[in-house]
Amino acid sequence: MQKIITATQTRQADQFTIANEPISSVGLMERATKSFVVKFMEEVPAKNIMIAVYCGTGNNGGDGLAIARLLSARNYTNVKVVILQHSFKTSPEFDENFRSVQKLNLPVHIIQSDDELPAETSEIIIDAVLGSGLNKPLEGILKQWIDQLNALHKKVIAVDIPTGMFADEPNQADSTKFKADLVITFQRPKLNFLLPESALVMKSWEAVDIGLDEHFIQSCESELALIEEKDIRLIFKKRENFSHKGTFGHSLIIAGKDETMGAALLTAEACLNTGSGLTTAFIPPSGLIALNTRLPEVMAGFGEPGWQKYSALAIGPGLGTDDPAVAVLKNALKNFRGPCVFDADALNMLASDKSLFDLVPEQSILTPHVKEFDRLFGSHKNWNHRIKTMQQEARERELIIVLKNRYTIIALPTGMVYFNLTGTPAMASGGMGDVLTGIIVALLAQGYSAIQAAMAGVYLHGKAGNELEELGYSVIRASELAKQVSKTIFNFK
Ligand SMILES: NC(=O)C1=CN([C@@H]2O[C@H](COP(=O)(O)OP(=O)(O)OC[C@H]3O[C@@H](n4cnc5c(N)ncnc54)[C@H](O)[C@@H]3O)[C@@H](O)[C@H]2O)[C@@H](O)CC1
Ligand SMILES: [K+]
Repeated sequence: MQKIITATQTRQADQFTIANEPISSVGLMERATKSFVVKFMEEVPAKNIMIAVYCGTGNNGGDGLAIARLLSARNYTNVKVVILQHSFKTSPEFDENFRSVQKLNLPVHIIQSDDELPAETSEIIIDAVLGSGLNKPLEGILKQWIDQLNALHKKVIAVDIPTGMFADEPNQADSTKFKADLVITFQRPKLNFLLPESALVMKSWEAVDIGLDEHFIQSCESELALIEEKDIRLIFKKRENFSHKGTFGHSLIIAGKDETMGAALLTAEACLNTGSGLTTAFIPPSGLIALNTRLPEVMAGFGEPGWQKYSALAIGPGLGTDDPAVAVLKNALKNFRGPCVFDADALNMLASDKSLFDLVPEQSILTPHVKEFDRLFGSHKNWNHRIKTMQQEARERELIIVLKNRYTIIALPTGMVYFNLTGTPAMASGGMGDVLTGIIVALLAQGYSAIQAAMAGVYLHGKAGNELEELGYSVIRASELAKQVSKTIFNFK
């Protein structure tokens, strides 16, 4: 688990590292920019390409100057520096790197507030204008320059954070930000990189280690964290010799209608492949042939389930929200005593009847996508706001809320909020949520706690997608993912 820290805490981590390592501030900048350059060289291997490094006059600008010098030392032959002198205040680290650059043969253009921006012929722009020191949206000449640079549609690689973007405070949608193809960021991704609004500013990010004190970072007060592979490895138990189907629980899936039987099949298939000992699916009678043909391992159920024989319940995929579906949900809430996952239409029914929502047992897992989330908890003006709500609701209701997205967010009853980084845009296709529900219920049935099942389930789901993408899938079908998950678990152990 890696804590996500704010811009202010990052500054404190810089200061702590400088004082305690010890290392000078400019030494830390040198280390950060060396890490940047290693990643940059992987991204842009052609040494004769024209590169313009746009620098501000604070420490982000200081980074830019050091990067220009380091690239030149690594035989990039067409590097120039453009200093946007929107203010006359310079930081000592900027000044020191400016002196070093002046000793080299690098072209340096200084643009002052009343100057026109010169024509730009470089193919690559490095954005080192402003970083985490941003304290207000861009305005005046700086905004005008960045708007002009955006209009050139060059390949832009940003240092630490795109100029004009706040790291953790909500960003105004219409404020100017320097659009980046890639952000090479220091030590940790910033909270806002993990939220969908960032797509308006940046296409991708990579975090590089700059050797900030990890003990200090992990001791920062933060309720936000990234899930790491090692956290998930700790969760998984090996299948023991002499274990049998009874050891791995019995999953109950209540899903599907005549026209959405596929949702039930996908949930059940993922459940099987995640290792549920037995799986029973309560489905509409019209789905029986499909179930028996496609998934002979799954038992079908109709009418009233004998609740006590099941170890875990998943309810909702393709279930509909009509009166019979509401009756089924009420029945489950009244009678089932084991761990539950509520998904899709189950969530929609909970959203339309809050008295039902109040019956959801503590430690249940809810797996909404953003629309279902807003139906449950009201509309939100931005994702930062949504995270606050999920944190509060998870705490008050003692639920595990899994908000599905490119980086799925998991809020726990403890108030901690985890971001999962596995997964790929190739997974953005119908039925993926049903598969996640199947994976999670199978983990619950096998005796993993709700928190473990949610975290490991989300991680595995994304990891299965990454594995398929590596095999050459440009789009991943949910049924392929449901098949892959058994291999993902194998690869994981
Ligand atoms: N030793 C260190 O402190 C290190 C700093 N690092 C770099 O330092 C950056 C932060 O540097 P700074 O704190 O100097 O800040 P920036 O370089 O991001 O910004 C410089 C100054 O611009 C001004 N400013 C803020 N918003 C503005 C706006 N909208 N319009 C005009 N001016 C504005 C502020 O006075 C701010 O301090 C990080 O993003 C990172 O790139 C890294 O080199 C790691 C080491
Ligand atoms: K920047």
